[in-house]
Amino acid sequence: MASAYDRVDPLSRARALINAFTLEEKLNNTGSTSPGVPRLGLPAYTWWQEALHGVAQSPGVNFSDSGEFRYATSFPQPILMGAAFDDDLIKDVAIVISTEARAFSNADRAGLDFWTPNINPFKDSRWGRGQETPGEDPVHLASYVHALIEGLQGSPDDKYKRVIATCKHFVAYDIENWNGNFRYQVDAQVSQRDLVEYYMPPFESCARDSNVGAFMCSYNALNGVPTCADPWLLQTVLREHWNWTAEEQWVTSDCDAVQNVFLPHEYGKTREEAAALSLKAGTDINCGTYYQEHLPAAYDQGLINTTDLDTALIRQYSSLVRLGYFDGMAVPYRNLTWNDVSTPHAQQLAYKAAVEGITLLKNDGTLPLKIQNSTKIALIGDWANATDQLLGNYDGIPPYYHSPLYAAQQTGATVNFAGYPGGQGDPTTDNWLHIWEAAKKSDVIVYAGGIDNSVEAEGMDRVSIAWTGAQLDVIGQLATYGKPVIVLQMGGGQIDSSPLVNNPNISALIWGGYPGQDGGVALFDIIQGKAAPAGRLPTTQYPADYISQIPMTDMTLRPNATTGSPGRTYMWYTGKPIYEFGYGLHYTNFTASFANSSSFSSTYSISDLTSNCTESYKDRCSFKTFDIDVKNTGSVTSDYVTLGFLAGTHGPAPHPHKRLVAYQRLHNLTGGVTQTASLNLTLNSLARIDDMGNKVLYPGDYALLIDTQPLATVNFTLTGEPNILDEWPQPPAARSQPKDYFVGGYGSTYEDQVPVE
Ligand SMILES: O=[N+]([O-])c1ccc(O[C@@H]2O[C@@H](CO)[C@H](O)[C@H]2O)cc1
Repeated sequence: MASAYDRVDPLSRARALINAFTLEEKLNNTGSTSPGVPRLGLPAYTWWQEALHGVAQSPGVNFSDSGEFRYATSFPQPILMGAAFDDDLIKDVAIVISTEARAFSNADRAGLDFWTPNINPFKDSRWGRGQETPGEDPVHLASYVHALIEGLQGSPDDKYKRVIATCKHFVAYDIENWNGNFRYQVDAQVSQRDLVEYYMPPFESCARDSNVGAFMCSYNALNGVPTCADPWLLQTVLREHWNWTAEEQWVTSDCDAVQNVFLPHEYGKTREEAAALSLKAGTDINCGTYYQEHLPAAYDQGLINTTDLDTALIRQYSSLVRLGYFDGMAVPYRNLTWNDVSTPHAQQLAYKAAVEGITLLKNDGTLPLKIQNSTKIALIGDWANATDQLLGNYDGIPPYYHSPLYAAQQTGATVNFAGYPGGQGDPTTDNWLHIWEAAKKSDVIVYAGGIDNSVEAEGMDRVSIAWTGAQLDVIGQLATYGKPVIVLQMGGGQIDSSPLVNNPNISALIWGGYPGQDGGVALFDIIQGKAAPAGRLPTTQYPADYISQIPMTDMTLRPNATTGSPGRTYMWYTGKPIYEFGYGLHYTNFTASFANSSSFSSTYSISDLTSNCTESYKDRCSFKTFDIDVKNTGSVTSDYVTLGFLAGTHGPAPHPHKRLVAYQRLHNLTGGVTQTASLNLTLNSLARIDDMGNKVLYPGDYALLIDTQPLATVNFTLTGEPNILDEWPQPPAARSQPKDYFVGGYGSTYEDQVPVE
């Protein structure tokens, strides 16, 4: 444990630095590109680095064209790593990312803060950026992000942070462009209950429980107030309620989100006022140049003062002190070099992360497939020779792209390749003949398709969650040849695979997400049984017509007879999913039973549970650790993800079908062997959220279910009076500003919205 003396003193060092700035120098250093203060020897610093699944191309990261630092390890997209349900893996991945980031920084090729992770829950399959997130479940995201931040930043007690992570986009951001609703203009209408229950937990985990270094406010408004200009959100909730008060913790805006406070949100009568409102609300850095351009006039008009500037600047520069930016070789990470990038360990981990996430959805027994030198494989589809597609967005430059074609060729089999350039997965007219030809001369057919960044992307939500007709047509015909057909459903958002599920001539279906630099090898190792699949779907796979039943702008989760909403996520959806959240097949079978059931009680008293709790945040107190014996009853060695769901009638109706409360991935269970998973349930696991957003323990019936089709269940009851574990700070009653100083209303471009002079 570091003593107070050992720790750098970020506050006094940053304060001394900022005290030496002139007013102009302070105003100059408020954007994502800080010019520094040459007069003082303070160099320029770029705050904007990305590292979603590896050090990524972004304004502050500079890959070399040749020689050293021309690539970095590229892990799978978070949506696939989420499917691994393995927090230890996530921490290991994050350690590699922060190590490589430090090596880049030492070579003057990157800064030390990274604008990752994206942890807005992926609640609507159409969302173009859902691929950047670990999935739809808030408890899963909260747990995943805790592990990730530890790996990126190191322990909060460390003298120097490895790098700074940035939890984004705070909050309720999950639309790109749906029916003319642009991400820059959306005003998300969210009840306090839904906010605390669904949209906030990952951010609470970042701020309150993981000590993350930075936050990013989002483009959207929340209940009338743009998030970057919302003091309730950035001060009352983030800094006060979650005690995110270390001097070195700062908030950046999303890029040009402060400009969006003015237009299209129309919050603030002038550009200067919008900038001033944002700074005073607690947005310390503006991504872009809007602060640098408009804060000087805001200062002249008395809308901000030097204390406002100092607060933001001290936060920024304290964070650089905590990173050891000013401490030369005293910082241990300074020794990291190009030799620490893309090491054998990092490459192996990228492969492992892909294997762990890949999810088997259908298998008639064809898999695992015995591939021999004499085997002839037809490899078809626009993902068959995927390179860039493997990475998804926010990518860097990987050391290699191991496509499915590359991997198939490594097996020694004859590969009859009929791929074609990526797109929407539609085979073009020119491809038909060689598709049929490749298939006819092969023993087994592998089709690699689905979706990619041409239809799901930043700025682009999907307009369909069905497979394209052309792909279904190809696969349908391939299935008539009497040969095994294995379909790889690629991409981040789920697509309705029911035509493939229902076709008995389709042997197997595998979801592969965006599997990263070694994705093809991971897929083929699973196909041939060199690795066993144990990923679980991190999102619900809905039927294709789901999107006609609910607009993307509907932020509610519960089904609603008035609006016609069928409900969102596995917790509330009233229809029948094609594949449910948590679904995933194996090459073996498992049983599960509670190992410590003799320690269970059928009844627990709420007053006992709460009075024994000494944590400052009562929801953190442990309820009980449930040990689950998991036995591999088959013969194939396999991982197993132990998912614990809570169901039952406790708290306000309606009740969710069930909700994930804990999970643990067990590794390498050989046939006949039992391992024990430990699921630690806290009081937070038991709590429900009331209409005001309070976390409450309610009397009632509870059932802990192990796995989606439960392999084991335990029931218990809570008795006594409801108890508020965490009282939610209410937003001020009047949150909307008058908007009568604009004409033009919400247009599709900013230019047609004109302030009234
Ligand atoms: O102007 N640009 O080049 C530009 C690029 C990306 C961009 O998106 C935003 O920037 C990312 C910053 O981390 C946020 O996650 C995303 O919402 C916003 C603007």
